[in-house]
Amino acid sequence: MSAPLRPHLCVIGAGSAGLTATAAARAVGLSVVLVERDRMGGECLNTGCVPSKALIAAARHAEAVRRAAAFGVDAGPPTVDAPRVFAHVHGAIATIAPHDSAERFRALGATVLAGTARFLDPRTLAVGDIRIAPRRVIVATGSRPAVPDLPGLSSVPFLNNEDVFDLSALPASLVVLGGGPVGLELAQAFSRLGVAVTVATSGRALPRDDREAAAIVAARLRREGVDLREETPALAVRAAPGGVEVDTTAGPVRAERLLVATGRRPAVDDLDLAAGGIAATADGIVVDAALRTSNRRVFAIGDVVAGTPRFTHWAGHQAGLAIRTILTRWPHRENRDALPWATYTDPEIAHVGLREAEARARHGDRVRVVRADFSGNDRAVADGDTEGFVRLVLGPRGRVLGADLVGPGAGETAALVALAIAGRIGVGALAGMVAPYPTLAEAVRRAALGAYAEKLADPLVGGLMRLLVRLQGRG
Ligand SMILES: Cc1cc2nc3c(=O)[nH]c(=O)nc-3n(C[C@H](O)[C@H](O)[C@H](O)COP(=O)(O)OP(=O)(O)OC[C@H]3O[C@@H](n4cnc5c(N)ncnc54)[C@H](O)[C@@H]3O)c2cc1C
Ligand SMILES: NC(=O)c1ccc[n+]([C@@H]2O[C@H](COP(=O)([O-])OP(=O)(O)OC[C@H]3O[C@@H](n4cnc5c(N)ncnc54)[C@H](O)[C@@H]3O)[C@@H](O)[C@H]2O)c1
Repeated sequence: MSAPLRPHLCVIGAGSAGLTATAAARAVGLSVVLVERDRMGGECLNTGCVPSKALIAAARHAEAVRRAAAFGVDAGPPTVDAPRVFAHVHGAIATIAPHDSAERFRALGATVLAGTARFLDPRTLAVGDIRIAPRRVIVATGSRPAVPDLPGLSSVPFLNNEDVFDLSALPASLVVLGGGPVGLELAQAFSRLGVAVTVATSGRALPRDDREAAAIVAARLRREGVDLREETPALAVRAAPGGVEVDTTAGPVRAERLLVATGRRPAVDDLDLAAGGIAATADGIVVDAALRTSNRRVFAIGDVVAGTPRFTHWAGHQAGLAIRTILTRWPHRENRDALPWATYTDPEIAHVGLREAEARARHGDRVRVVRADFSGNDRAVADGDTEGFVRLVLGPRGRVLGADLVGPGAGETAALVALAIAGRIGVGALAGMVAPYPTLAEAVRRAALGAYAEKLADPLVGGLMRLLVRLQGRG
């Protein structure tokens, strides 16, 4: 057996977390061995963000054709050619793939190994018969779709995010288990592409999002024809003529295909965490605020971390923190106060930072909430898409602490609020911002102006304003 590789850093997993960590480590000159057992790019590129957003884009075009008559453009009902839809999806993956490829990372100076990494002991890893004895390890092995413990599920074929984008034809009907981001993004996309879709979800739709905002998304899906059944857990599954039947608390649902989107489980099975001295729960690897595991040489980042927000941008952010901690030996701690996320249904729904209740727990009655509806946004009116709102949570001295957004472009607009929170920008700067007209992002400015409307209602400020007007004189 040859001598072990002895890099500064071994990164396990070449998804969003592992690739960002590798690129950052190489940028500062650390030697890196990157190990990937499957496809470079991981979930986001191959079975997550990219294919889902490409499918959503195809579905948006189908819906635009349906809505065109409202704008005086007659196009007739859309005809969907499934192979070309999926060709678009795979074209998007192929276009981005070189950026995540082994070739690119070798060119950056990393050693890229194809294989499954596992711990032999707290300081040594094996990939096949290659031994690695790095100074530090980053575990970035991500997550896999959770399979719910449902009677009958193991005896029927079902789809999840790992194979749904490989379909070559669209089913006539689809039942989706789970009303989280995966379930609802895909339910609306398939429905718009002409599939009869039923969603059964055990709680309310989009349970991590603001209740009022999520209800707007749920109502839109229903209006478009999705049979969305909230508070409806699946109880059992069985094969039925032409497909599957799912027993739910609201009765049976039959469809040609079944898509399971009931959450995630950490991908740790092959790592032998016990040999590495790394503690984990059923939800993932346990880390401290600086993303260090119970083995101080080993960090964990991305979806594999217990209790983490499971998003590509957060995986990338954690990667940067871990590399800074490794390089400086000073803990760079995770702070979720400016964390944004968006779900790309139509309307989009997004959240940034603190919720009102969290803000009140920290700042009491110095917290204010201001809001603007897209019905008052000229661009939304021109686009014929006025449902939704921007709601800002403001703290002491008008600091922006959080936001919920639902409506056209909510995901893009959320970035503006994320910048305000991260940059500790106050509501005054947002209200004073000159935003191009007419844009959807103007809704943020309008919401911010709400803080001043409240001030004008104050008798003292109102009295001062009346005095200033009187001092203008007459004529
Ligand atoms: C349908 C869908 C849509 C999504 N859309 C969005 C979105 O729009 N925006 C967003 O922010 N997030 C989205 N997400 C979430 C996002 O995909 C994940 O948060 C992100 O990909 C996590 O990255 P990661 O690097 O932690 O894990 P992964 O991307 O899963 O990468 C882990 C890698 O590790 C490899 N690996 C595992 N074990 C080993 C081992 N022992 N040895 C070697 N390699 C190993 C795996 O093969 C994999 O390639 C979506 C998820 C899904 C399912
Ligand atoms: N736009 C985005 O950023 C985006 C998109 C997709 C996924 N993601 C990430 O991927 C992760 C996984 O998403 P997800 O939607 O699979 O999981 P999730 O945990 O967010 O939602 C799963 C849903 O399934 C329901 N459920 C669980 N068991 C059920 C059962 N037996 N019958 C019916 N319903 C059941 C739950 O009530 C829940 O609403 C999330 O953490 C999310 O952050 C992000």
